[in-house]
Formats: sequence, C-alpha cells, structure tokens
Amino acid sequence: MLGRCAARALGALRGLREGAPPARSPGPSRRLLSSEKVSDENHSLPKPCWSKDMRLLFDQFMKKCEDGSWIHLPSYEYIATQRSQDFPTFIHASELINKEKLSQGRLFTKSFEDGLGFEYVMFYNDAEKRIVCVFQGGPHLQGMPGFFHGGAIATMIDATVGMNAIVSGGIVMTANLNIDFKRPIPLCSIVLINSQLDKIEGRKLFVSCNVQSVDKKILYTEATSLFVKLDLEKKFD
Ligand SMILES: CCCCC/C=C\C/C=C\C/C=C\C/C=C\CCCC(=O)SCCNC(=O)CCNC(=O)[C@H](O)C(C)(C)COP(=O)(O)OP(=O)(O)OC[C@H]1O[C@@H](n2cnc3c(N)ncnc32)[C@H](O)[C@@H]1OP(=O)(O)O
Repeated sequence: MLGRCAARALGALRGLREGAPPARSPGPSRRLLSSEKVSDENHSLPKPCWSKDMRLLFDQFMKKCEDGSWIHLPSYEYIATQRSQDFPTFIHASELINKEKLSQGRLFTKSFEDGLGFEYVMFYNDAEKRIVCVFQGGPHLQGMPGFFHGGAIATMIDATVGMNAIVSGGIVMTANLNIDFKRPIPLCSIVLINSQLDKIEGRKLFVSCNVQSVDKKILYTEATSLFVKLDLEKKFD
C-alpha cells in the first residue's frame, strides 16, 4: 500500500487526483502557464531512440509493476504540479525571478533532442523506499572523450535521489550531494541508478545511491545526499 505522502507526491507528479493509477500513455495537453499550452508527453515511455537493452530493462521493470510492488514513474518536460509561476511565490522568491524567462523554463534533463541527452525511466518501490533509474545517456553528455561528463552523472543522480525524496517527503530541495566517481562511465552506455531513502529526521531526508552497470559487475559511482523539506513559512533572504 502506498504511503499517503508518496501517493500525494505521485498524484502531484501526474497532476492527477491522489491514488490515481500511474500514467502509461501520453495524456491530453494541460495548461501550465497562463498564456500558453504545452505538451504533456510522458517521456518515460519507450521511444525509437531507446536501445534494445534499455527497452528490455523497461519491459522487465514493467513486469515487476504488475503486482503493484513497483510503480512506473511518469516524467514530463515541465513541473506539472502547479502553474510554474506559483513555485517561486511558494518559496517566497518571486521578486527575484525574470517572469519572461520563466515562461521558457523546462526541466533540465528534458531539454535535449531525443537520444542525445538524458533518456531515463524510474521505478519506485514504496515498501522499500527505493527508486531504480534506468539511464541511457546520449553523445551530447560527453566529458573526457568517450566517457560521460561528471556533471551529467551528477545531474542524473540528483534527479533520481531527488525523486526518491519528493515521493517520500513532498516538496524538497537538494541541500547536499556527495559523489564518489569510482570508474568512468563509457559514453552512450546504459546504467542503473539505485537509490534508497536511508532516514528521515524532521525536515531532513537522507538518500543514498549507486550507479552500476546493467550486469551489476561494475560499480561506477556512489553518492549520499541530503534533501530538506521546504519550510513554507520561512522567507529566503
Ligand atoms: C523540487 C521540485 C518541487 C516540486 C515537487 C513536485 C513535483 C516535481 C516534479 C518534477 C521534479 C522533477 C525532478 C526533480 C529532480 C531533482 C530534484 C532536483 C532538486 C534540485 O536541484 S534543488 C536545486 C539545488 N538546491 C538548492 O538550490 C537549495 C539551496 N538551499 C536552500 O534553499 C536551503 O538551504 C534549504 C531549503 C536546502 C534549507 O533551508 P531552510 O532554511 O529551509 O532550512 P535550514 O537551513 O534551517 O536547515 C534545515 C536543517 O537542514 C540542515 N542543513 C541544511 N543544509 C545543509 C547542508 N548543506 N548540509 C548539512 N545539513 C544541512 C540544517 O542544519 C538543519 O538541520 P537541523 O534541523 O538538524 O538543525
């Protein structure tokens, strides 16, 4: 059974009512900005640019979803929980934001052409409070020739542990992220990012993760993170 917080966060991610089943196909357009309609395509569904191995892993995890122990998390280009103008107001920083630029805001991991940047799909296990992200990085994520850029790896780690914190705690921000890069990750390979909620202390959520090869023989990266639930009463200086 999904915890209340996870159900609410997942509902918010889908922009749907609490307890609704996870989205499996693109939904209708949704109005996010007051003057503009944007696509509501769920990017965590198979695409032509996904490799055979990525597709295979997707199918394996979808099978695990059948008994309800795992949930396929949708992912969108835009934060669909609310109109995007509302978020800065929400954290009391609206006067700092360029309103015109805000309307062009897009989730960083979704701003590449299909197959060139971040292709990923996440699965959540509520009983174990963990997320597995299947990540296929594209050629525009290169750092050292032939390998992924460390910042790209950090981004995907943040996205994965961040999602784990969001489904567990609601509206959070990354306060701290520590990464040990143990082996370089070959460009265009597929890896598994295994994240785990370790503990919650008040507003603090501690989430750890590792990045492994698909056959689990290579441990590429390990990370620990701290997320802090936003204090809605607090004004940022
Ligand atoms: C984020 C989306 C929200 C919407 C959710 C819904 C749907 C989302 C849909 C899609 C989302 C898609 C993807 C999401 C994926 C990834 C998420 C990426 C997230 C980010 O990319 S986010 C950007 C980078 N992030 C920042 O830009 C944060 C800047 N920062 C601050 O805004 C503040 O710093 C804040 C808010 C973190 C805390 O501020 P605060 O005032 O609320 O709390 P305070 O300082 O009092 O700390 C309370 C307790 O945490 C301890 N503590 C704090 N910081 C610590 C540290 N660094 N190390 C060790 N302990 C620390 C204190 O020591 C105290 O501990 P204690 O209570 O024990 O004393």
